[in-house]
Amino acid sequence: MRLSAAVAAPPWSVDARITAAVAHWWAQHASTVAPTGLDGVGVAFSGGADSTALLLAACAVWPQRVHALHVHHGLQAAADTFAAHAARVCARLAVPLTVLHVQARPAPRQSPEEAARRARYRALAEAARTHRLAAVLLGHHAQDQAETVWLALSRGAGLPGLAGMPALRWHDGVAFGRPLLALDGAALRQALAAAGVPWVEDPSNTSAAYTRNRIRQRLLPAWEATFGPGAWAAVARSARHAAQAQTLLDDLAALDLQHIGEPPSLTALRALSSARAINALRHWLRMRHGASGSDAQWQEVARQITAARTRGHRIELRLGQGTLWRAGDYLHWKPAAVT
Ligand SMILES: Nc1ncnc2c1ncn2[C@@H]1O[C@H](COP(=O)(O)OP(=O)(O)OP(=O)(O)O)[C@@H](O)[C@H]1O
Repeated sequence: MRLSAAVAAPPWSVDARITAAVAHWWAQHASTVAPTGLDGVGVAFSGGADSTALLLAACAVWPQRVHALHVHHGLQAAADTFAAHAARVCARLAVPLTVLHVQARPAPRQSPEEAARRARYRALAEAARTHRLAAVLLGHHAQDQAETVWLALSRGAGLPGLAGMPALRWHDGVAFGRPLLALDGAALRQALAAAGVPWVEDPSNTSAAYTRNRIRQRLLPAWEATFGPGAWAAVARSARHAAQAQTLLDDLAALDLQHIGEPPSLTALRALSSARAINALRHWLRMRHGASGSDAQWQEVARQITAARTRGHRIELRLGQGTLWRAGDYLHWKPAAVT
């Protein structure tokens, strides 16, 4: 007797470590992501090795509930080939696939890759809402995390940057998860190759025009040559420590804001150390307005808070994508007018 496609055994076996990582992520985040239970879960499936491993593991953890989402960027000539590959894999797995067509136009001072990334998240979030998916999972692994930390170091980033990519983040009201962050990317590929699972290689992943690729091609091997094989794992661990410290700073900011009030009071801010006041204001700006400022701008804000002891001291500063200004004892922020 032939089995129908819907109940046939999966065509490829999945490495138990990958399935365990997905199940572990779910155990940690289920109560936040889907407190009333799960109808479906999305996998952002590029057709590359990492998201292929993720897709197989997700199908093992949530049989019949996985929905693959493929973003067709239209940027590369190969985009049609990637989408066709994604469709073939999903057909063999009997997983529904939605292909999202995205044409990202960079804003002024925005790189094409950043524009594509933002457009990708927007499209994935919209698809998750349409298909009632509790979360969208992404295939980033530990080397990707190490690259992110090195990129942050190259910009002189603070703790939020050094914390790398979070295992869970919300975009446009949709949960995005990264269950593979602690796994070795090379081991993911080996597991796929051993199981005979096909994937596509994105040629832009090897172009030296992108900083991230140069990190992967030059810094990562140099790091291993200096500190030993697998030493990048320590960088990913540091990111976890930084993320924990950042959580504490966010908790402190939330507590401080209860005293400082909203809009924030200058008198209450001055009662705190300068670092603690700026920590609270950063948190307020991010949570209330979705904005962030540069290091130099925050230093200026700190100076102005100290200087604003008299009622007549005017504050009107550029901060992030808007203006921070004073009215009486309070600080307000408004976004710059779009021209
Ligand atoms: N075109 C796409 N469609 C859907 N998801 C994508 C796409 N590109 C990237 N992603 C998601 O973002 C994650 C990280 O992106 P990145 O650019 O590092 O991946 P990639 O090298 O193209 O593919 P992979 O990570 O699967 O090997 C992917 O693992 C995947 O989950």
